[in-house]
Amino acid sequence: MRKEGDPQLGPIATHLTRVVHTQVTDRDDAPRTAAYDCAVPLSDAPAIDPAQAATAGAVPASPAGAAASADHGVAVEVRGLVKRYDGRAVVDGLDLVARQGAITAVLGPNGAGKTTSIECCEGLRSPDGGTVRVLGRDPIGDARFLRPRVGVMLQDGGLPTGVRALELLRHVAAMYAAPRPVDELAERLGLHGFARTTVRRLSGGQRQRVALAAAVVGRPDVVFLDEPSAGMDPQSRRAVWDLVRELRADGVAIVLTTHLMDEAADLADHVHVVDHGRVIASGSVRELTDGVADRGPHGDPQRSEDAPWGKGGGAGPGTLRIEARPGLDLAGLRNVLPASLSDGGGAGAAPWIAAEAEPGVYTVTGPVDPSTVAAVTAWLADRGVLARSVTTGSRTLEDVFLDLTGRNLR
Ligand SMILES: Nc1ncnc2c1ncn2[C@@H]1O[C@H](COP(=O)(O)OP(=O)(O)OP(=O)(O)O)[C@@H](O)[C@H]1O
Repeated sequence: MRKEGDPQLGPIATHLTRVVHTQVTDRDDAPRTAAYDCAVPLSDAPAIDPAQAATAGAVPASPAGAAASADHGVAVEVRGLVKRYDGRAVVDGLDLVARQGAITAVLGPNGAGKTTSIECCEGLRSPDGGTVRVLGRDPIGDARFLRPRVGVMLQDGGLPTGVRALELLRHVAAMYAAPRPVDELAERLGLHGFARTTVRRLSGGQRQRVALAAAVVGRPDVVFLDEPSAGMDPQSRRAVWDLVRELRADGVAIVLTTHLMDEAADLADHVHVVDHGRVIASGSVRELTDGVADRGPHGDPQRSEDAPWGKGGGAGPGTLRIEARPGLDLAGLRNVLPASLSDGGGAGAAPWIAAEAEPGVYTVTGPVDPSTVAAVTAWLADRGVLARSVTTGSRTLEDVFLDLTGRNLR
């Protein structure tokens, strides 16, 4: 057995062959990281060699290759995806679309089914129902076509641990016909400071940066990033965001999961909110915060009213936040809120959502204007309640996320 760092890259090549191989191997029954630490003889696993990749027309000579275009064509299309474990559907009819030249964020509470869905798109898991298409192809059946065109950054990094950081990146780059310049990429992501450190000795954030570099070094047309900036310091996060934006400008389709609402709000062109294995809301950040996003076929009917303030010419959407004693009965509040908008408001109930977000903190979401504030303070006064504060503001993506998915821990 050659030693780590051997110029012939024996163990490294062995590991990396496995990395590539793993991207097209369904290993539902294996722990997610274990496969990467298995030494697999080179001859046992198909690697992408430059000649093979070039023959397949796989690796574009310029950014945003043949399959990518800036015309926002559909790059990833998931319809009715179902994935079961022990008879339980952890993904339960999920629909998702991601376009070229756009950043698509998949948000959801822990265990919502985001990673499982993304791994079905990566060809790592086989669906039990529905269809998944990446660049129009089946991730498992057309793995050979997709492998050079799709970059994957797994949630746990998924890197071989005995390899030096920069050697690993160089070796991954060598698998592609026209990789990005390794030193330039390493510089951008600050890898040089730990270039000769083995992956197992890297900090979590450093590993994430190496994993991201490995996912994009081959100039993919589609990139899946599972929590790309988890554990990163603010400087690294900025560098990652800049790189992701640059990929988008090059026409790459980027699908990322994140728990960081500011990351999604800053980066995403389109957001899918997933809960219990289904998409419960989709739209741009603006559409979601304005309350006019699609709620999907499985959206909570209580929350699925088409909030008309984003469409009519009335007041803008907003949130009124009240701090007062806990346990106020909000049932009557809606009756005192302005019932109609300047455009008539449509027939039926006004589009207000009032909730006690946490004990003693209430949010009233809708077309907030001065008359709303007056109505709410009058309602409080009628009940002899002295509010500690009444403030107005816009809804954030986090507000929307919590409204949609609730506040209970998963
Ligand atoms: N191999 C497996 N066997 C059994 N259950 C699994 C397996 N993989 C995932 N699950 C379960 O499927 C559900 C969805 O998991 P998944 O990792 O997709 O969630 P997630 O939305 O990515 O969560 P997080 O935000 O915590 O990463 C969870 O309940 C998880 O325990």
